[in-house]
Amino acid sequence: MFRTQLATSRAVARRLYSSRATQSLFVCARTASRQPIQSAHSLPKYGVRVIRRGYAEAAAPKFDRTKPFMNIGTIGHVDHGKTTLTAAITKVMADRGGAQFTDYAEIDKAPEEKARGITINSAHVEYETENRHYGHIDCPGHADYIKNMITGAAQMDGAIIVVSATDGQMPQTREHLLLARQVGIKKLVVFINKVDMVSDPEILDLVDMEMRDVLSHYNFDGENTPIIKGSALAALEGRDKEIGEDKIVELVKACDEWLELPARDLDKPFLLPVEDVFSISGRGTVATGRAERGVCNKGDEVEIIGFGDKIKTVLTGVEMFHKELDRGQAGDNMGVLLRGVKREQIRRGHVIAAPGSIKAAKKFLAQIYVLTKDEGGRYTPFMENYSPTMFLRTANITTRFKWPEGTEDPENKMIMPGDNVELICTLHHDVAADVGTRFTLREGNKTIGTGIVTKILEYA
Ligand SMILES: Nc1nc2c(ncn2[C@@H]2O[C@H](COP(=O)(O)OP(=O)(O)OP(=O)(O)O)[C@@H](O)[C@H]2O)c(=O)[nH]1
Ligand SMILES: [Mg+2]
Repeated sequence: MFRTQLATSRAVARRLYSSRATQSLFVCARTASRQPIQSAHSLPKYGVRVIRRGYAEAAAPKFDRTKPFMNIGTIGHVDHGKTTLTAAITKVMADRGGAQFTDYAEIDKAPEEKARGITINSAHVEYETENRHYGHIDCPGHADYIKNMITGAAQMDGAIIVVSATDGQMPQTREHLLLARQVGIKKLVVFINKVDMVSDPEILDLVDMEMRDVLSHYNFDGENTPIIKGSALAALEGRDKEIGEDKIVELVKACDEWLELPARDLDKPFLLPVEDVFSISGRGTVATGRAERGVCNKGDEVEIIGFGDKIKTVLTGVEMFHKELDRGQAGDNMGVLLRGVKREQIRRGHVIAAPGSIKAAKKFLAQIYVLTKDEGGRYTPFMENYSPTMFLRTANITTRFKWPEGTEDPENKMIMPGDNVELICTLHHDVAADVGTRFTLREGNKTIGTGIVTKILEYA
């Protein structure tokens, strides 16, 4: 006879089994099955750690690093089917043993998302192909939530741009391409969705041609980028295999073959831009994000930098997709457990970095390109003292521009859309930045420019 208890550890309630034979308590972290674990030999397999005879602690299963890990995601105009496609990929890959199916309602799970039928927060899922392990971020398409899209895209090494066959490319298709370029995504795969709603093949060819044009316009390889035409909904609903499941398989294959694994900066000091923060009862505060560079080990000392803070702490745990890691590294989409840090002390826009490796800046010189109206930018020029929002890593900060010293008649000098200028940026609050750090500038719901830090003028 076995006693069963419920443990409330992390996302799934894990069952505790007590075996009379061994008088030990085991926690089954991987299987939620009712099969009791009878011998200590089966422990590692089940991801179980015995701390004391009679007691056990849920140990997250170890993260498997045998396949190269890559962050990708879905971007594109509102309602074109990014979330449906994300759910469909997990479904098709789950059927092949490479994922856990995450349904549409689990991705767009916030009440407001459900009520409005749109994505607001970006969501993370994972799946494996034969060659790779993907972390996948489903981004919102709605213009009002571009902020969340940028934070999501900033974590991607490659992306799937979804475009509806019924609409063709739309404003956020173009804006997302521009932002993807800006955050450093070099290659994309295109999924022309909703082909079930279009009976004329010429329309599909037109959308295909149009997409190749816009890709080239934003400096992607328009000619060779794989374009897959299918129906995410058909795949999700398990019907019309030739435009559903088959096309998902083709899409994932195109990702494997076309998207390149980025070189990871493993030798540099560790840096993790904080994307989100959670409080896990009984464990403490967890910050998540994609490590930009370096490696981190459990027990490492780190600093939390930005917003006037420099908090010293220790990483007491590193996890990826609820699996424990011995070491996290650049490119990993990870969660780190921070010793003695309260939920209110850390937020999106902070960075967690190796001590002394980066400082927070309040003022810097930057080279800025101001977008033209055709690129979705401003219609009119602006002067110094203009104050847009700067998106730098996961931070967004109000910024004021000034001409550098020695500029002639700075008060009357205009900055035109299409200009490439060097300006002084004074930030409303400090942010971790180095020479070479890239950023995007936005005003209201428009991206108006992109830039790169060229000289730090004032540290916090
Ligand atoms: N007919 C048809 N409808 C689809 C297909 N894919 C998605 N849809 C529908 O299109 C609507 C929008 O789909 P979503 O997946 O929420 O779109 P999204 O791009 O994630 O939208 P946002 O995240 O809000 O930008 C939903 O009603 C879907 O059921 C498809 O292949 N065929
Ligand atoms: Mg969505």
